[in-house]
Amino acid sequence: MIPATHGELETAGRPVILEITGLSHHFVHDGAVVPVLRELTLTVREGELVCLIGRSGCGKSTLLKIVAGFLAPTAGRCRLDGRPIQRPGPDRGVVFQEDALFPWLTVRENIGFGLTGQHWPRQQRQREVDRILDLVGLQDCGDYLPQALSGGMKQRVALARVLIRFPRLLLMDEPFGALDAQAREEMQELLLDLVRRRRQTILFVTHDVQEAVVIADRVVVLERNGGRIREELTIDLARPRDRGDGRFQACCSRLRQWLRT
Ligand SMILES: Nc1ncnc2c1ncn2[C@@H]1O[C@H](COP(=O)(O)OP(=O)(O)OP(=O)(O)O)[C@@H](O)[C@H]1O
Repeated sequence: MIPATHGELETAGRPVILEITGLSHHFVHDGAVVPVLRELTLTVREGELVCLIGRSGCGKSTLLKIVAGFLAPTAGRCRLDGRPIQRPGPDRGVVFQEDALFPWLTVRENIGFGLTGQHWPRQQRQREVDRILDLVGLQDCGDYLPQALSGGMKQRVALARVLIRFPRLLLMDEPFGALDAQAREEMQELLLDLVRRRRQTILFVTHDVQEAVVIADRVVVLERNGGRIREELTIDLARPRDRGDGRFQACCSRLRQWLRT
């Protein structure tokens, strides 16, 4: 049996931290207006991991950029903890598919860079970097340069650099898209561990239906062209989730069907 689309999850009673109301956005291309998002409404609760999926070009990254504060929407409201989002801020951490590490800095220095602008005593800063290195499983690699790391390790560093600031909301745009299957699964486990330990709230864009069903509390499917939410599916399955389980596969099938139509 497939779980209900609006099932009661552990996160159901928690406060809403992200509130998107009537959000619209268009780009202007060669003088023509190209609508991307149309009156989209979405809320995310504290500690919730929400996956956004949809066909290529449906506006997933645009939505994430608006929440990050990189892009001002054409219309609508976007609030974090009740405050309007107008620009990027330390309350949001963003991780992209490309790791964007500084190649000339060590792993430790790259992570410490996440604290730029915060005036921490040196020792406390080092302790914090060590703690985060431990959290992402890179305790033995602090002195490496990025060139000595695998793709999965680089993404761990990128994640650590953002986590060190304790963002209220973590925004991830296909962060594991370039990784091989094994590294991808390891990163998914790491992310779930984070949610469990830190109650981290995450808005996560992926193309991969299975990935969404493995990690998400709720999967939001965007319309193909309409710029609105097509459907939502609450993934009410115990973790760790078994990809071979019938209910897991039923969730994947339902999402794939929504993506097709
Ligand atoms: N800066 C821009 N200027 C003009 N058009 C843009 C710009 N950024 C995105 N677009 C257009 O907006 C639409 C949505 O793009 P977006 O990157 O948000 O989609 P997406 O769902 O994330 O796609 P993908 O899954 O392929 O990454 C696309 O048609 C894209 O060409």
